[in-house]
Amino acid sequence: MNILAPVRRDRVLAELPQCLRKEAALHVHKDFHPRVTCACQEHRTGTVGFKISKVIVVGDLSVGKTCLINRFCKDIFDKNYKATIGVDFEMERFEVLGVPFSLQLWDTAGQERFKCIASTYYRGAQAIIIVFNLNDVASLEHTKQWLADALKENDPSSVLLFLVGSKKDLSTPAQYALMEKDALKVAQEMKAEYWAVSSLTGENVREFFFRVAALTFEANVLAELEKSGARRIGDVVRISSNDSNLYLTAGKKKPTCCP
Ligand SMILES: Nc1nc2c(ncn2[C@@H]2O[C@H](COP(=O)(O)OP(=O)(O)OP(=O)(O)O)[C@@H](O)[C@H]2O)c(=O)[nH]1
Ligand SMILES: [Mg+2]
Repeated sequence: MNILAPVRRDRVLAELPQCLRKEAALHVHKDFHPRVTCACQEHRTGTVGFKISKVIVVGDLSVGKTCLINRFCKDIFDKNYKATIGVDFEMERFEVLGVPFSLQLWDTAGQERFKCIASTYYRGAQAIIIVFNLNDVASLEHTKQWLADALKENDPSSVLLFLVGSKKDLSTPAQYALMEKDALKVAQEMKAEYWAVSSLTGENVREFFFRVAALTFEANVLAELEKSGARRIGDVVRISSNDSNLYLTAGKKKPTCCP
């Protein structure tokens, strides 16, 4: 018996949402990995539909982590700053290629005095979202430290990384272009996917979280297929920090399970 409420109609993903910038993307394929599409069509996604994937959101104080989550989950924006104390979380349910998929979004505190409590919740993340303020270069510089701290508690070879510039509405196009150059460099060094958003206007917020949901789902299904011995059909899937390309064999071999 499914005791969970049905997935909202606007949380249904039938296609792979695209990256923002090809220069800093986890991958640039237009569609889901063929093995993932196939497994979903044939209802061979194992436990993925019952799992809840943990996503942590980290970054300096006041960069807009809470506002980003609130814009996506509740479609609200508060212009007054209320520091997050420790951690908070929201659940978001999606349906990806017909399979239910849930994300647990952990909103952590950026303030130094709460960092210690917040970091105890870093463990077990499948995706890490590192937020910086597009109008504050110091917050971009600090993202490397946030990532290092989050990776201490997680497996760098399997976690998906996203670098998100916030408050896009506050920069002029010229300012934004300058900041984006630096941010793309940092994202490439981290092997993270780059996004720029505004929680005030909502720009790119939905697109970003859909991309997080889709890529996390895809990685989960591929891991599940590997675990269940799908290797025998002749494909090899490698997921590692040095090689975030989940499509290693996609071009070489046609999936044997689909016509
Ligand atoms: N103009 C603008 N302001 C924003 C945006 N996002 C957040 N803010 C403002 O920035 C301030 C901080 O936002 P929060 O979301 O609370 O920041 P936080 O990163 O959660 O801060 P901590 O919880 O202390 O780590 C608030 O006053 C927000 O209204 C945005 O996209 N545009
Ligand atoms: Mg907060």
